[in-house]
Amino acid sequence: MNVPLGHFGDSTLQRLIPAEPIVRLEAVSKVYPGRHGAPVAALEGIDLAVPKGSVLGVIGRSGAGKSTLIRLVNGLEKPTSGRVIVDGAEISALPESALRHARRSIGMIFQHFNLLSSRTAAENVALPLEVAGYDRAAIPARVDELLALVGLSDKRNRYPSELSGGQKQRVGIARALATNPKVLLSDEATSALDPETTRSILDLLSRINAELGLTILLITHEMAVIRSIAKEVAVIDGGRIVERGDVFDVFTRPRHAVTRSFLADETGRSLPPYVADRLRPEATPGSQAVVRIGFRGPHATDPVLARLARDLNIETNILAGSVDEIAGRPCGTLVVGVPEASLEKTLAFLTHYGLDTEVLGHVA
Ligand SMILES: Nc1ncnc2c1ncn2[C@@H]1O[C@H](COP(=O)(O)OP(=O)(O)OP(=O)(O)O)[C@@H](O)[C@H]1O
Repeated sequence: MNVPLGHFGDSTLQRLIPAEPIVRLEAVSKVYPGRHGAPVAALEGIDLAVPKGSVLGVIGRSGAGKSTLIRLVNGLEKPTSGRVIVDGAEISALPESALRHARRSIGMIFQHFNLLSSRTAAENVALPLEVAGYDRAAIPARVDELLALVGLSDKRNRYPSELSGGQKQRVGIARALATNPKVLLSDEATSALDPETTRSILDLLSRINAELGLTILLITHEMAVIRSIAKEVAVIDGGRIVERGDVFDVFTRPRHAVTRSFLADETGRSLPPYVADRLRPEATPGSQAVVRIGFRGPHATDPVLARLARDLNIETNILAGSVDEIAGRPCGTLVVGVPEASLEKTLAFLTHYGLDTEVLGHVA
């Protein structure tokens, strides 16, 4: 049934219609011929949809297949099987000439910036416009606009060697945006930067996403990057997507071991050595159960342990913990020691309050 658009307010429409994916990978596999032996299956059966206007982070260890994934999206590699579609064009099936045209809707930024050292900041930004055959007379104004957007108007005549890492990446971002792409691909764009510069680049990318509605697909090996910018995350391991979801959900309820290991230092999930070294799988006389409590959502800041003591007279030892905010929502982790005899009651009580619990083991 065709419903006239005027029937709904804009916000109702936005809620009813999920954002259409601007990047789609359908059953994509990539096998590289092995140079000295067996072929390497870099990606296997990847299905991934990146909704228009979203920021999707793909995280994986070295060799997981992240770069291959991004090279498939910009058509630098062809899949062995499956389809890659960007902004309606089947990138994986286009001949080189059509691909060059399609790439104008895909911007890319790199870990090592990939600027031309013989060109100034402004000339680097102008390059894709020259290649795309832009009206030469219109290029300087467009370059000025882009340099202003990334906060580098005063550096337009500097060469890359005269710029800091963060400034070089800003030039890289301005260059990537020159042809008004629909999608920005970021390949470890902050991995070579210090934490403060990383934050400023991620802030800039967030602003570009919000103000220009640009879809961002970024690959990284750092959860800190995902949590500061992405709304959704896909975890890739051994060429497969092993977990995918909303950043808050994946951070607070990771399901896959690889995701947990990425999060270990990020959300207070790792145990301090004085607990980890004493942890045993079985209870022993006089031991305490070690329980991880995950606080999220409406009960994240409730004084639950105080209530446990008051209502059930069960006292717990706090062994480790942290309170945090992920994707603007409060969450926390506490690791507590619970008397073995009170374990069942404690778990039932915490579950009643909507908290996640996990018995990690026992310490004497
Ligand atoms: N051109 C190639 N020829 C053969 N094998 C390749 C090629 N490119 C990548 N590979 C292999 O494919 C697998 C995935 O590599 P890829 O570079 O996509 O991983 P990655 O997650 O980006 O790793 P890193 O973070 O170290 O860059 C690896 O086993 C790698 O050795």
